[in-house]
Amino acid sequence: EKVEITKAQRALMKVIVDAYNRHKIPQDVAKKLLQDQYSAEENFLLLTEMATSQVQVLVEFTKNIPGFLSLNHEDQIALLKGSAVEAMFLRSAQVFSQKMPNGHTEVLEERIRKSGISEEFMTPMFNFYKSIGELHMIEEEQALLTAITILTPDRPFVKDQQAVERLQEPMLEVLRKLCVLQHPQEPQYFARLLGRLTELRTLNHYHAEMLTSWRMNDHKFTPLLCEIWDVQ
Ligand SMILES: CC(C)c1onc(-c2c(Cl)cccc2Cl)c1COc1ccc2cc(-c3cccc(C(=O)O)c3)sc2c1
Repeated sequence: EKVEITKAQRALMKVIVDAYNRHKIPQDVAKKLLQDQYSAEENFLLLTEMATSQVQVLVEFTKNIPGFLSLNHEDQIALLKGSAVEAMFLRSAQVFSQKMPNGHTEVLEERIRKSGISEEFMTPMFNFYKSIGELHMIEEEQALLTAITILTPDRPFVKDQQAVERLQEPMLEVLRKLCVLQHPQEPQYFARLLGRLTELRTLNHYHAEMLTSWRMNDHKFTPLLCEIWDVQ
């Protein structure tokens, strides 16, 4: 059937993409990845700084999602806490797949591989990065997928799931149409994108174990990360 994005849907997409492009890790923070200390401790500290900055960026992006600030306040917090790790996997995955111009990709992989994360988590993590890279998402798809991840109704402790569904559904519909228009030769593309969201949920479990093993080795996180990940 003739798929067409309505004016309202184009306006919604523009709000999300503009917010996504406006809120990014400051270049001076991202550039720190390129400095030349590569000890496990230094890598952990740098990744902690990146994650902390990324959470701040994520909160600002989320506040720009139409309707988010009208949700119940506890539910706003539950959605941010429940989606932070997944949104950060999406963001760091885009760094890998965009082959960041200033060599961030190589150094980011190097630092993640040498930051005290045990081998068993490396495989699923880098498989995810590869599977995102293979999608060659345009920025509209990346921005919508991040908003859809944040607006996942069945996060722990969300009380009014219907209110979150009412915000997520229009995003899913715009993304579905965008995929049909952007990838006419691949009718399954939208389904593949949603499959990544399922893969993201499995990474939540691995990440919880990564946090535990870091904490057992007395690694410290920033107050913001402690709050969003309920640690310490
Ligand atoms: C606390 C810390 C040790 C940690 O614990 N788990 C994870 C994690 C790891 Cl390993 C992998 C996936 C998810 C998480 Cl959450 C992390 C590090 O998380 C991050 C989070 C976001 C970003 C964005 C980056 C980035 C680089 C260049 C450019 C840009 C850019 O947006 O331009 C972004 S790096 C980076 C590192």
